[in-house]
Amino acid sequence: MQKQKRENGPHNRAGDRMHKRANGPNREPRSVTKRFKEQPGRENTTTGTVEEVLDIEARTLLAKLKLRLGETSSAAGPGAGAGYVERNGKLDEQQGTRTVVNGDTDTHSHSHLRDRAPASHAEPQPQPQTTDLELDLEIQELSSTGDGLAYAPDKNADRDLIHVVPFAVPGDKVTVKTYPQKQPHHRAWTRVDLVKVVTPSPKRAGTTPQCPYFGTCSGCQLQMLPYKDQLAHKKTIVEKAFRHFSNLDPSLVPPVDDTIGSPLEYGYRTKITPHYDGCSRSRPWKEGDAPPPFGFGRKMNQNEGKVLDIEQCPIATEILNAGLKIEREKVARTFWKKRTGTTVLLRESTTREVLPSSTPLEVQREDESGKEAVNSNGTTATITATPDHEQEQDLSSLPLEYPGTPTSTSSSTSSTTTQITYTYGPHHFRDTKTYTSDHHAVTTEHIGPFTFKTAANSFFQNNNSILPTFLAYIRDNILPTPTSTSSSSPSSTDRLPIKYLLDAYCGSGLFSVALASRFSSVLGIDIDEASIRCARDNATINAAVHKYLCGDHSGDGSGKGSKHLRGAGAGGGKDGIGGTATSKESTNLGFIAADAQHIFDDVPFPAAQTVCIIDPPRKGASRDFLRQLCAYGPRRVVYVSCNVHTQARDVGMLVAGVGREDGHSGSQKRWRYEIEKLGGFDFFPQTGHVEGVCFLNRVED
Ligand SMILES: C[S@@+](CC[C@H](N)C(=O)[O-])C[C@H]1O[C@@H](n2cnc3c(N)ncnc32)[C@H](O)[C@@H]1O
Repeated sequence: MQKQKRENGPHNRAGDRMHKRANGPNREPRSVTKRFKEQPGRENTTTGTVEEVLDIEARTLLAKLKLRLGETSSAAGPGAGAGYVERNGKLDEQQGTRTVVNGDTDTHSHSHLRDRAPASHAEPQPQPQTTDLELDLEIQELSSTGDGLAYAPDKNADRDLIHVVPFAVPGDKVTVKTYPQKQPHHRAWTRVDLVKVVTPSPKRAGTTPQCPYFGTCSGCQLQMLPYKDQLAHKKTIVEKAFRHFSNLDPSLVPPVDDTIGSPLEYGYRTKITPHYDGCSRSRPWKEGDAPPPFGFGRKMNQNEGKVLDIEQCPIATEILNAGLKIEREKVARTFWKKRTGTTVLLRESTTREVLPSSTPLEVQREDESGKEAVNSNGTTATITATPDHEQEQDLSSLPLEYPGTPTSTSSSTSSTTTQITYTYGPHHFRDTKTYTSDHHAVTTEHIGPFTFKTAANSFFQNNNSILPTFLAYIRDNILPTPTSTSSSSPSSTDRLPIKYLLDAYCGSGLFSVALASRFSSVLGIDIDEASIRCARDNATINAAVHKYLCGDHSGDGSGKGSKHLRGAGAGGGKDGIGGTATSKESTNLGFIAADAQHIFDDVPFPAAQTVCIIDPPRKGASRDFLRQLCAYGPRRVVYVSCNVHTQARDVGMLVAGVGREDGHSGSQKRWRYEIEKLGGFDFFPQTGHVEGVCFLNRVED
């Protein structure tokens, strides 16, 4: 974290340089308003769908290839290696390439495209799709959707087409198969199934996918890539999202920070939702029938929508995999009673106990209780330390950091329940993990000293291992530094200390609760009532932690909290900003169950002293929400998102000061925003997803 801060912030030197370059040292800033007014009808309507992302990336790649081929038209260009072959194994008259039905190509001609530059992609004409062909392609790029992109001419038309190849990376030479699909004919891309990797790319070297279903299951896209390359790829996803979907001049977007990785690359998912199909109308199931496949969607597009039977999911936590076995057995017993498809929820829940530090943790060989434990050295043992009940409750002194590998593990499983207990030596606490499949249950997660209750079927972040790093990062950057006062129109009110936090789309209060000790007052809003009930509970449950973080250590008298206080900047504040936190109970947190835009109906905080966190669902924030945000103008905005494409759209609107065109009274101020810092977190290793985090400061419009 510290390293990240030094390299990228908080002063965001690169961002400052960028603004200076764009605006010149003494010139007025380039007018964002004007730029947007000059482009009437360019309201950004992206919805961040996979189709939109593939559209723009396919067109961009075609344009790039055209340029490259134009330069080296007779050399072995990127199209070299691409060739059409027919499914029945006959020689393709155009290419002299032969392929047998099972995909084992025995000869490959690589000559076809060498002398051919791609046709113009500017106005692709509607063309019939050619299906059921096998092609040999070379992957050019990895798309933001986690698919390989390869190029080949459209057999039936004088144009070129990008082929979207799952489970392939740049440099792979692959055999793919086309298949019938519903798609607009003007598309610059088409999906194909991967038949086989003929020559693997060097990018795969040293990495073996850990899942036997990888290549068939739709859950993961990147298991074939080393983790550091996954992180590098995710940085490009953020870069491309802001290039293609923000409508912003590139000079207004700072260089994207490196993606921050997850401590756990596998075994991190704390929620999974396997599915099984219902019976057909004509043939209802009866007792004794074989159970249907139970698992996740198949990726291979020929089979899109079909369920792949999954026994283990290596990206899910150990307890969820134990639960999956139990749920699979339940499904096998009861599926025949169901008439419709069913999705089963499996969500992890943790009970944390602090072990008395005075009592050394004892481990013994397995005893009669049968609770088997495996020590880090692989021996079997049973944990016998008895927690002192008073200390057991005192979680507030635990540091906000990922506890790492447990020193011992024990588990017990019956046909109906399962639990795993992990003991962490350095901090002397233990976590007992269970899972629930009850949508109405309340589950518990611990992040350092914080405890969060969540309605099992409501939102909570799915990768607990990255949350300590993530929360520390948000905490360390939540307040602007003196130099992050915007480069243009600095307002005198922007030098007032920030005291208030608005948490829009707050869920069960992750940010509100974890950051409350930095603010005088916090107000969260979420449309899900169950989440808001949990947020209120979480405020109370964590009151002792806030007391501790705010410097009231009367409970232990040890002063141990100084570590947190230094990290959180609470009490003294950072660079004269903030510093308002005093010892307080949970009373500085309030929550509203309503649509996010209602937070602006009657905001109780002065905008100049308020930071607003936005963390909407994948579709992003509504235009109405963003318009009201610009009218209110909180001093700083932190935008967190699991869909960087809608995030880029929304940030673009904030930078443009959305809503100015709607008209407002002359005396009413309006605000737009400047991006200070932008980067990604890898909440979902092995998949194509990245969590975007963007910090913005207001500028008077
Ligand atoms: C990505 S989650 C973020 C939750 C929380 N910030 C966290 O990190 O745990 C998005 C949240 O937005 C909520 N939500 C969806 N649409 C909403 C709306 N129109 N107004 C308010 N909340 C909404 C969902 O209930 C969900 O809790």
